[in-house]
Amino acid sequence: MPRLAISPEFPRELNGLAWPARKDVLAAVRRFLAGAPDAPVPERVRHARDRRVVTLRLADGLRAVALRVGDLYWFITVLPDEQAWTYARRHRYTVNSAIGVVESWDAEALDEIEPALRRAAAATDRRLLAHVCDGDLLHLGIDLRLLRLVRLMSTESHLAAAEPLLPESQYAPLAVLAQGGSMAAAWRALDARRAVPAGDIDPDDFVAALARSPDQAAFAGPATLERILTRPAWCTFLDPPQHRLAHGDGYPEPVLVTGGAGTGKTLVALHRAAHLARRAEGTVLFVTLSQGLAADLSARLDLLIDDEEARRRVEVVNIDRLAHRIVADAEGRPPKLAQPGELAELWRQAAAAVGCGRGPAFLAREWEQVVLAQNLRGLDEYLAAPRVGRGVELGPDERRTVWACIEEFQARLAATGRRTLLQLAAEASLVLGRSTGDLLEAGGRRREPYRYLIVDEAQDLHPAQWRLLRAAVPPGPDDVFVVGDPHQRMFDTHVSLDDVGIPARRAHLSTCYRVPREILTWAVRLRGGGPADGLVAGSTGFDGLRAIRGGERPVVRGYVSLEAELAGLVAQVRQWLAEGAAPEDVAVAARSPELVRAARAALREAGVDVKVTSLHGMKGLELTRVAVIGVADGVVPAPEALTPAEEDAAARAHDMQRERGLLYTACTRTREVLYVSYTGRASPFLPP
Ligand SMILES: Nc1ncnc2c1ncn2[C@@H]1O[C@H](COP(=O)(O)OP(=O)(O)OP(=O)(O)O)[C@@H](O)[C@H]1O
Repeated sequence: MPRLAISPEFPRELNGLAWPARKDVLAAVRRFLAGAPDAPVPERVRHARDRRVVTLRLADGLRAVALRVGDLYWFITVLPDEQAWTYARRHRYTVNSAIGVVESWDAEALDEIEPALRRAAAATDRRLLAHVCDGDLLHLGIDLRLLRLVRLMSTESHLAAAEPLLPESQYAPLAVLAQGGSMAAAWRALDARRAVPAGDIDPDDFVAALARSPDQAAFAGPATLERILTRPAWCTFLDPPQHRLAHGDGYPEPVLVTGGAGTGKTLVALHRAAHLARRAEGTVLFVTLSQGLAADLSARLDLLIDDEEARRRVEVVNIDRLAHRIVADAEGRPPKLAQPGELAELWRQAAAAVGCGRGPAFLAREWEQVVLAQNLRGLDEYLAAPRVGRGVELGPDERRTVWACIEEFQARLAATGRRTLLQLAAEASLVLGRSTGDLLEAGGRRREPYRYLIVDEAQDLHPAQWRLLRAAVPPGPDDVFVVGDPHQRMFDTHVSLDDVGIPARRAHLSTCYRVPREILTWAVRLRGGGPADGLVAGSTGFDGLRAIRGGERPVVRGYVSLEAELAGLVAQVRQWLAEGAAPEDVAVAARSPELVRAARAALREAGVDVKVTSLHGMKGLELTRVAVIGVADGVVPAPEALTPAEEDAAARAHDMQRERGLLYTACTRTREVLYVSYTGRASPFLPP
């Protein structure tokens, strides 16, 4: 019986087929794997670039292209007959001699660019990689045939033009050298393309190379074939850096994965959870920001983990619910939560009672970002504490007054019998501190202690919440795995993990799989405003963020009135739906609740039913078409969300960054199209 490996392209093409054809293809692949008498038969390809390539008729007018190596067949794609034969003729497959991964080449396309390169080379003596000898390039695994072309290249643009035709393991080190990088840097770029340790490399052992390339080949048996072919590709294939992070074993310290929008951070966190759950060594606590995000993660874990017992080992919860539950369990009844409006009034009363001249917003921030953030327990601790991120100096006398005000506020709040979510987090970590990881389930039964912690959307967690999470999982290898993007911060936390007792080893993802290049570049300019702080000590830049796909540029429209802007929105959404977009693939977002309501009403009146939400509500979504309306001066940034500069200039600067992050997050939810509109003057955040 043949052995079978599947490339990610195969299920992608398969899922694009209409149902009867898809069913026939699935049945044919099953027959092939089972060695059935009526199984499809491999057919040789005349004039193939790679003599191991075969095609197999899988359904009426549809063929697989596969590579045969001994008894192993690597199913690469499935295409209509003619296209399959062409594809089979023009591709060849090699093993990278330096890191042993599989490389796919459109050999014919590469041949086609050679004459143009020769002509360009004849016109100049300049050579792109003149400073690197052949030996070094071959040592880096550069393919001999590609080397010939590289020697014809005179500018970086030649290499850039060839990029879509090159395996990433070839292009990445060449790009580093072309930009003047060192051999060591080129090696690092190459090494990042390894998903698993290489061991000894035999370039003729293609099966071993496939095993080293889990991003390109999934080995299928009778039990796994169905899942590989019918589940979404993200359930099976990760790119090498993602794979390494998700499947690493024995991390001696916590791991923090940062990365721009759409770089697969959540995906890596999901696979990490699955990996840890399959170890059967204890429960995985998977924490995210909101109930909606938790529900989405849970549904995706259901798809990812087949084994029910392993699935049960992952508990997904949003941070507030976790804190609430721990306190409720400890106290025997659910705690009551304070409402934002009543808090502002309590601050006013407390300030009046102690004669403090500061406003409610200032005091609330001081309490949350200095006192609760550092878990300060008394005046002496407060007097000695750094006030990171606070722009207004407070002398010792004023600190005493502010502290008195905070105590007064806490007393008044306690008298109402209510608490804030951050207070619950702080109390929950005290509860856990008394019994590390030993949580009670509703009903008082002992809950299994958590063994591992995974955190998504980590940029928005407060130090009090981090302390709770740290207390929930005993320190040990692989204990904490955190993913987040400081540029997408929506709330007021800018804490580094070091500061909350989670010193983490950092990894970074930089390939964006969601957002087309044109929109990503625009959104990065919009986010602008310099690097973002939080999660890591210092700040984070965009660090090589690049999109794998090109697409349409964002559409930005200005209108003279809100009525015209809403009419423009309705026309745009109607057009998308008429073009065939599914309503669930479209979302409309705005910064202010009034605009959200107005857009909802306008669309409803026009009989259009698509999601309309706040910018915050866009977190975690992924759509093909996104409209962000009301991106006008005076609306974004939202004036009421900005600390007055005269009150605290540093806090205002942070507010501005957060508002940019919010808009950036909403604009990067799209896989295809982005429409942005405003009335009057554009928001200062919009790139010119
Ligand atoms: N290696 C990959 N190959 C193909 N698609 C991928 C890969 N990695 C991620 N994706 C896809 O890219 C999209 C974004 O992934 P994901 O949501 O995990 O990114 P993220 O970094 O968490 O995004 P954000 O921070 O913007 O919320 C998803 O559709 C995911 O399936």
